[in-house]
Amino acid sequence: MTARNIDGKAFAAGLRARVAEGAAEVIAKAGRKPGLAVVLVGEDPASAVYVRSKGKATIAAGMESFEHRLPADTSQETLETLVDQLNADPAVDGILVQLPLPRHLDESAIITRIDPDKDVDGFHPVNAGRLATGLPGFVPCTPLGCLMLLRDVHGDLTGLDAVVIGRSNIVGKPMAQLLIGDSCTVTVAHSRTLDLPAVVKRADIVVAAVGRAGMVKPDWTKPGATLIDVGINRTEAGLVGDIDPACAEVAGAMTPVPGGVGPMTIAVLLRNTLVSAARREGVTLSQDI
Ligand SMILES: NC(=O)C1=CN([C@@H]2O[C@H](COP(=O)(O)OP(=O)(O)OC[C@H]3O[C@@H](n4cnc5c(N)ncnc54)[C@H](OP(=O)(O)O)[C@@H]3O)[C@@H](O)[C@H]2O)C=CC1
Ligand SMILES: Nc1nc(=O)c2c([nH]1)NC[C@@H]1CN(c3ccc(C(=O)N[C@@H](CCC(=O)O)C(=O)O)cc3)C=[N+]21
Repeated sequence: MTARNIDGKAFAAGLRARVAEGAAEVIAKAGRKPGLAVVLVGEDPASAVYVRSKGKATIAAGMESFEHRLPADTSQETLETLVDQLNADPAVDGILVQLPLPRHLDESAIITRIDPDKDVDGFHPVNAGRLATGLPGFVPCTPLGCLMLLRDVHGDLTGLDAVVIGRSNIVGKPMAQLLIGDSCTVTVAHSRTLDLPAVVKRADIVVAAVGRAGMVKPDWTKPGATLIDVGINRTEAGLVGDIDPACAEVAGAMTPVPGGVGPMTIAVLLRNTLVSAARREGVTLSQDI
């Protein structure tokens, strides 16, 4: 059996097209474009590439992109002042501070400083709490993108056995919350999990968010399972995920890397920015996205 390829890139293109339609509605009713501010501290090349592609996608969706590039030795105070300015700027609907920040900066203090209602990354503790308690708020882009792909594959996720590998605040934990919300039976595995292969083997749905190239093996995979690969690992063989491509022999459906979850992350970021702009301007969008 060869797994169906879950084409995140194509799904993301459709989502971006719907975001562009929504952005046009905001422009028509509020007289301004939705705006996304992206803050990059330092020169990490991977982050710079990501920020550039985000800026391009923002503009292509008919939204305003505000890019702030700060030197690697920027002080905590300077960065906090910039966040305060973006919080107060009526043209800014979404604020994203690219992570990781240089080591001398207090990441948690910066994230907490962002207005939760402009926190389109969904990283603020208020938004984590809203997600955990079922209140409306911003959901982190990567897990929400994964959920959209899973709903597209399965329709209803009720009762499915889901294993999330990784327990970070930005991927693993919010992914688990979303799957609970869709009535999966959820297990969260991490570096201290005993017998990970046996845990994974039970799962109808596996979301791998670890950062270890090809870690999930074919003999860990339940026949017909859906595998979602969040991992981004730069190796000599190029960009690879956390799931061994040979799992396609056993799985029912699987996301590729690249072209799977990564493009969804950016499309959902634009979606969250549009939702923020519509809320802030009191515009009701004609379609749910
Ligand atoms: N495609 C996209 O859009 C995005 C991709 N990513 C990628 O996803 C991956 C994960 O990102 P992120 O959550 O930020 O990473 P973190 O490093 O914050 O978390 C990694 C998690 O993996 C767990 N882990 C580490 N080693 C093992 C192991 N041997 N067995 C089981 N679990 C293990 C860790 O466990 P413990 O907690 O015990 O240490 C931790 O919970 C990375 O490759 C990252 O680049 C991230 C964001 C967006
Ligand atoms: N505040 C913040 N928010 C984030 O959402 C955030 C962040 N910081 N820091 C870094 C991680 C990582 N991340 C990715 C987004 C898109 C791709 C992506 O588009 N990947 C393409 C490949 C791109 C390539 O070739 O390098 C793909 O998988 O097809 C990857 C990774 C968002 N992150």
